[in-house]
Amino acid sequence: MSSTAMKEKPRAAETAGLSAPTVRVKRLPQGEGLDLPRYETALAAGCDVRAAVPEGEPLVLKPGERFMVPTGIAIALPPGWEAQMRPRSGLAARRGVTCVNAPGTIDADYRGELKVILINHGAEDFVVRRGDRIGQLVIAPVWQARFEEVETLDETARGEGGFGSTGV
Ligand SMILES: O=c1ccn([C@H]2C[C@H](O)[C@@H](COP(=O)(O)OP(=O)(O)OP(=O)(O)O)O2)c(=O)[nH]1
Repeated sequence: MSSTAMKEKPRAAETAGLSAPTVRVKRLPQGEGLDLPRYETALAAGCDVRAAVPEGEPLVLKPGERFMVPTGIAIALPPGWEAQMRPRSGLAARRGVTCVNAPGTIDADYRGELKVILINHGAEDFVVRRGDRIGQLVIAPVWQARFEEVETLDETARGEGGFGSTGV
Protein backbone atom coordinates (compact mmCIF):
# COMPACT_ATOMS: atom_id res chain seq x y z
CA MET A 1 0.00 0.00 0.00
CA SER A 2 1.18 3.50 -0.72
CA SER A 3 1.97 5.63 2.30
CA THR A 4 -0.43 8.26 0.91
CA ALA A 5 -3.30 5.81 1.17
CA MET A 6 -2.39 5.02 4.76
CA LYS A 7 -2.13 8.63 5.91
CA GLU A 8 -5.40 9.81 4.39
CA LYS A 9 -8.38 9.32 6.63
CA PRO A 10 -11.30 7.29 5.27
CA ARG A 11 -13.47 9.59 3.16
CA ALA A 12 -16.06 7.71 1.13
CA ALA A 13 -18.45 6.98 4.00
CA GLU A 14 -18.14 10.54 5.26
CA THR A 15 -19.34 11.74 1.87
CA ALA A 16 -22.53 9.76 2.52
CA GLY A 17 -23.01 11.49 5.86
CA LEU A 18 -21.72 8.63 7.98
CA SER A 19 -18.45 8.33 9.79
CA ALA A 20 -16.31 5.33 8.99
CA PRO A 21 -16.89 2.41 11.35
CA THR A 22 -14.14 0.66 13.24
CA VAL A 23 -14.05 -3.01 12.35
CA ARG A 24 -12.25 -5.22 14.83
CA VAL A 25 -10.14 -7.88 13.13
CA LYS A 26 -8.92 -11.01 14.88
CA ARG A 27 -6.10 -12.96 13.34
CA LEU A 28 -6.74 -16.70 13.70
CA PRO A 29 -3.88 -19.19 14.13
CA GLN A 30 -4.13 -20.25 10.48
CA GLY A 31 -3.76 -16.57 9.48
CA GLU A 32 -0.42 -16.12 11.26
CA GLY A 33 1.94 -14.02 9.13
CA LEU A 34 -0.64 -13.00 6.51
CA ASP A 35 -1.36 -9.35 5.75
CA LEU A 36 -4.62 -8.09 7.24
CA PRO A 37 -7.22 -6.46 4.96
CA ARG A 38 -6.30 -2.91 3.98
CA TYR A 39 -7.27 -0.36 1.37
CA GLU A 40 -4.72 -0.36 -1.43
CA THR A 41 -5.58 3.10 -2.79
CA ALA A 42 -6.90 6.28 -1.19
CA LEU A 43 -10.52 5.79 -2.24
CA ALA A 44 -10.67 2.03 -2.71
CA ALA A 45 -14.07 0.55 -1.86
CA GLY A 46 -12.77 -2.91 -1.04
CA CYS A 47 -9.94 -4.47 0.96
CA ASP A 48 -8.45 -7.66 -0.35
CA VAL A 49 -8.52 -10.77 1.80
CA ARG A 50 -5.94 -13.52 1.58
CA ALA A 51 -6.03 -17.27 1.34
CA ALA A 52 -5.05 -18.98 4.59
CA VAL A 53 -4.34 -22.34 2.98
CA PRO A 54 -1.31 -24.10 4.52
CA GLU A 55 2.13 -23.11 3.24
CA GLY A 56 3.32 -25.59 0.62
CA GLU A 57 -0.14 -27.10 0.25
CA PRO A 58 -1.80 -25.08 -2.51
CA LEU A 59 -5.42 -25.64 -3.27
CA VAL A 60 -6.18 -26.66 -6.83
CA LEU A 61 -9.59 -25.78 -8.21
CA LYS A 62 -10.27 -27.72 -11.36
CA PRO A 63 -12.61 -26.20 -13.95
CA GLY A 64 -16.11 -26.17 -12.48
CA GLU A 65 -14.94 -26.84 -8.92
CA ARG A 66 -15.71 -24.64 -5.94
CA PHE A 67 -14.22 -24.39 -2.48
CA MET A 68 -14.76 -22.42 0.72
CA VAL A 69 -11.33 -20.86 1.07
CA PRO A 70 -10.28 -19.82 4.60
CA THR A 71 -8.95 -16.30 5.16
CA GLY A 72 -7.44 -16.69 8.63
CA ILE A 73 -9.38 -13.75 10.05
CA ALA A 74 -12.59 -13.12 11.98
CA ILE A 75 -14.17 -9.68 12.35
CA ALA A 76 -16.63 -7.81 14.55
CA LEU A 77 -18.63 -5.20 12.65
CA PRO A 78 -20.50 -2.57 14.61
CA PRO A 79 -24.32 -2.84 14.61
CA GLY A 80 -25.84 -1.33 11.46
CA TRP A 81 -22.99 -2.42 9.20
CA GLU A 82 -22.39 -5.43 6.98
CA ALA A 83 -19.41 -6.66 5.04
CA GLN A 84 -19.79 -7.94 1.51
CA MET A 85 -17.39 -10.55 0.25
CA ARG A 86 -16.94 -9.80 -3.42
CA PRO A 87 -14.89 -11.30 -6.25
CA ARG A 88 -11.77 -9.63 -7.59
CA SER A 89 -12.33 -8.53 -11.16
CA GLY A 90 -8.79 -9.46 -12.24
CA LEU A 91 -9.33 -13.10 -11.26
CA ALA A 92 -12.73 -13.07 -12.92
CA ALA A 93 -11.52 -11.52 -16.18
CA ARG A 94 -8.27 -13.45 -16.50
CA ARG A 95 -9.15 -16.81 -14.96
CA GLY A 96 -12.93 -17.03 -14.75
CA VAL A 97 -12.68 -17.32 -10.97
CA THR A 98 -15.39 -15.65 -8.90
CA CYS A 99 -17.41 -16.00 -5.71
CA VAL A 100 -20.37 -18.34 -6.12
CA ASN A 101 -22.51 -16.24 -3.79
CA ALA A 102 -21.32 -12.75 -4.76
CA PRO A 103 -21.73 -10.63 -2.87
CA GLY A 104 -21.35 -12.86 0.19
CA THR A 105 -23.02 -11.39 3.25
CA ILE A 106 -21.05 -11.05 6.47
CA ASP A 107 -23.42 -10.32 9.34
CA ALA A 108 -22.45 -7.95 12.13
CA ASP A 109 -22.97 -10.73 14.68
CA TYR A 110 -20.82 -13.33 12.89
CA ARG A 111 -17.63 -14.18 14.74
CA GLY A 112 -16.41 -17.18 12.73
CA GLU A 113 -13.63 -17.22 10.18
CA LEU A 114 -14.36 -15.29 7.00
CA LYS A 115 -14.44 -17.61 4.01
CA VAL A 116 -14.43 -16.92 0.29
CA ILE A 117 -16.57 -19.33 -1.68
CA LEU A 118 -14.61 -19.48 -4.91
CA ILE A 119 -15.67 -21.19 -8.11
CA ASN A 120 -13.53 -21.82 -11.14
CA HIS A 121 -15.56 -21.05 -14.26
CA GLY A 122 -12.37 -21.04 -16.33
CA ALA A 123 -11.02 -23.76 -18.60
CA GLU A 124 -7.80 -24.30 -16.63
CA ASP A 125 -6.92 -25.37 -13.08
CA PHE A 126 -6.77 -22.45 -10.68
CA VAL A 127 -4.14 -22.71 -7.96
CA VAL A 128 -4.63 -20.90 -4.64
CA ARG A 129 -1.46 -20.44 -2.61
CA ARG A 130 -1.09 -19.15 0.93
CA GLY A 131 -1.36 -15.35 0.96
CA ASP A 132 -3.00 -15.03 -2.46
CA ARG A 133 -5.57 -12.25 -2.63
CA ILE A 134 -8.75 -14.13 -3.41
CA GLY A 135 -11.58 -11.70 -2.70
CA GLN A 136 -12.39 -8.29 -1.36
CA LEU A 137 -14.44 -7.01 1.53
CA VAL A 138 -16.68 -3.99 1.15
CA ILE A 139 -18.03 -2.51 4.37
CA ALA A 140 -21.47 -0.99 3.99
CA PRO A 141 -24.27 0.40 6.14
CA VAL A 142 -27.37 -1.77 6.32
CA TRP A 143 -30.87 -1.35 7.68
CA GLN A 144 -32.97 -3.94 9.42
CA ALA A 145 -36.49 -3.18 8.15
CA ARG A 146 -39.78 -3.69 9.94
CA PHE A 147 -41.91 -6.18 7.97
CA GLU A 148 -45.61 -5.49 8.16
CA GLU A 149 -48.14 -7.99 6.76
CA VAL A 150 -50.91 -6.34 4.69
CA GLU A 151 -53.87 -7.51 2.53
CA THR A 152 -53.16 -5.23 -0.44
CA LEU A 153 -50.22 -3.25 -1.78
CA ASP A 154 -50.41 0.22 -3.32
CA GLU A 155 -50.65 0.32 -7.12
CA THR A 156 -47.77 1.37 -9.34
CA ALA A 157 -47.22 1.84 -13.08
CA ARG A 158 -44.92 -1.20 -13.13
CA GLY A 159 -47.34 -3.42 -11.31
CA GLU A 160 -46.23 -7.02 -11.58
CA GLY A 161 -44.00 -6.39 -14.60
CA GLY A 162 -40.42 -7.50 -14.14
CA PHE A 163 -37.78 -9.86 -15.48
CA GLY A 164 -37.35 -7.94 -18.74
CA SER A 165 -40.87 -6.48 -18.99
CA THR A 166 -39.45 -3.16 -20.22
CA GLY A 167 -37.67 -4.81 -23.13
CA VAL A 168 -34.01 -5.43 -23.77
O1 LIG B 1 -19.06 -15.36 1.46
C1 LIG B 1 -19.34 -15.52 2.65
C2 LIG B 1 -20.67 -15.52 3.10
C3 LIG B 1 -20.91 -15.74 4.46
N1 LIG B 1 -19.88 -15.92 5.34
C4 LIG B 1 -20.14 -16.09 6.76
C5 LIG B 1 -20.48 -14.73 7.41
C6 LIG B 1 -21.97 -14.75 7.52
O2 LIG B 1 -22.41 -13.93 8.59
C7 LIG B 1 -22.23 -16.23 7.72
C8 LIG B 1 -23.58 -16.66 7.29
O3 LIG B 1 -23.77 -16.29 5.97
P1 LIG B 1 -25.23 -16.30 5.33
O4 LIG B 1 -26.20 -15.65 6.24
O5 LIG B 1 -25.12 -15.82 3.93
O6 LIG B 1 -25.45 -17.86 5.27
P2 LIG B 1 -26.71 -18.75 5.48
O7 LIG B 1 -26.57 -19.86 4.51
O8 LIG B 1 -27.99 -17.96 5.45
O9 LIG B 1 -26.39 -19.35 6.92
P3 LIG B 1 -26.91 -18.97 8.37
O10 LIG B 1 -28.13 -19.80 8.55
O11 LIG B 1 -25.78 -19.37 9.26
O12 LIG B 1 -27.16 -17.48 8.40
O13 LIG B 1 -21.25 -16.91 6.95
C9 LIG B 1 -18.57 -15.90 4.89
O14 LIG B 1 -17.62 -16.05 5.65
N2 LIG B 1 -18.34 -15.71 3.55
